[in-house]
Amino acid sequence: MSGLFLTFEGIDGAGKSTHIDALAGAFRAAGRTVTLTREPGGTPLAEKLRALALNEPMDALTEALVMFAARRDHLLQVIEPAIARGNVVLCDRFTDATFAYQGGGRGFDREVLQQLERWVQSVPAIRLPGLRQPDLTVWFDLAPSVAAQRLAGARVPDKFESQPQEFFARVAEGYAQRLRADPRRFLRVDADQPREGVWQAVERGVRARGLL
Ligand SMILES: Nc1ncnc2c1ncn2[C@@H]1O[C@H](COP(=O)(O)OP(=O)(O)OP(=O)(O)O)[C@@H](O)[C@H]1O
Ligand SMILES: Cc1cn([C@H]2C[C@H](O)[C@@H](COP(=O)(O)O)O2)c(=O)[nH]c1=O
Repeated sequence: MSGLFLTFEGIDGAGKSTHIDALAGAFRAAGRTVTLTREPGGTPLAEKLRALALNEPMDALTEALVMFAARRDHLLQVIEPAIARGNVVLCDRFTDATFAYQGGGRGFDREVLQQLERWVQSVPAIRLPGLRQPDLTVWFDLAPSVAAQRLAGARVPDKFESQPQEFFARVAEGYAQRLRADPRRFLRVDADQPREGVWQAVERGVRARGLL
């Protein structure tokens, strides 16, 4: 069976986590081997970079470079080998997050991000000029005010979770721009509904594309 690469996106607190696990269960029940991973992170080096990115103050270019450095290691060490083995890779965040958070939230230059995307996602398994991109990106779309209510008191906020709602409004617009640029890759899910409704939308969307 061919490998699959699915990514999950949304502002902090949009509710991705539960559904990634549930989807992993559905793929396993269908006989697939699943690789569950996340960004920034997923390798020992990328997890060290994650700790820096989520906790240390840095300028927007430095932040973008750290995200893409972690991504390059993760792609080469984990994602590409798993896809080559025929696994289903379920990755909590990927490059859309960089366009949304560093591009939208921080206002960083999207052309620089596009160049970094081209460098980092050019991999030997894919003939140029193609790039490694997800087969499907599930975007959990939720208003920043609702996400903030869900996160209130849930955990100690990191550098991003401490940002004001206006930051997350820009992040959400960053996701919307990525969807407009490549609508076939995205499944937009209305995350402002009970968990069961969100799950049904995720499962239906994945099945409708013939991936499950
Ligand atoms: N549909 C829902 N309705 C109400 N609360 C929810 C729903 N889905 C998740 N939650 C709650 O909202 C909080 C954030 O959810 P979760 O951690 O899954 O979000 P996330 O998108 O993975 O966040 P992050 O990206 O910041 O890790 C949790 O306390 C979770 O229990
Ligand atoms: C990949 C990526 C992530 N971020 C931000 C988004 C979140 O605030 C954190 C990751 O935390 P999570 O609880 O695991 O979702 O990092 C970012 O700013 N840029 C990126 O490329």
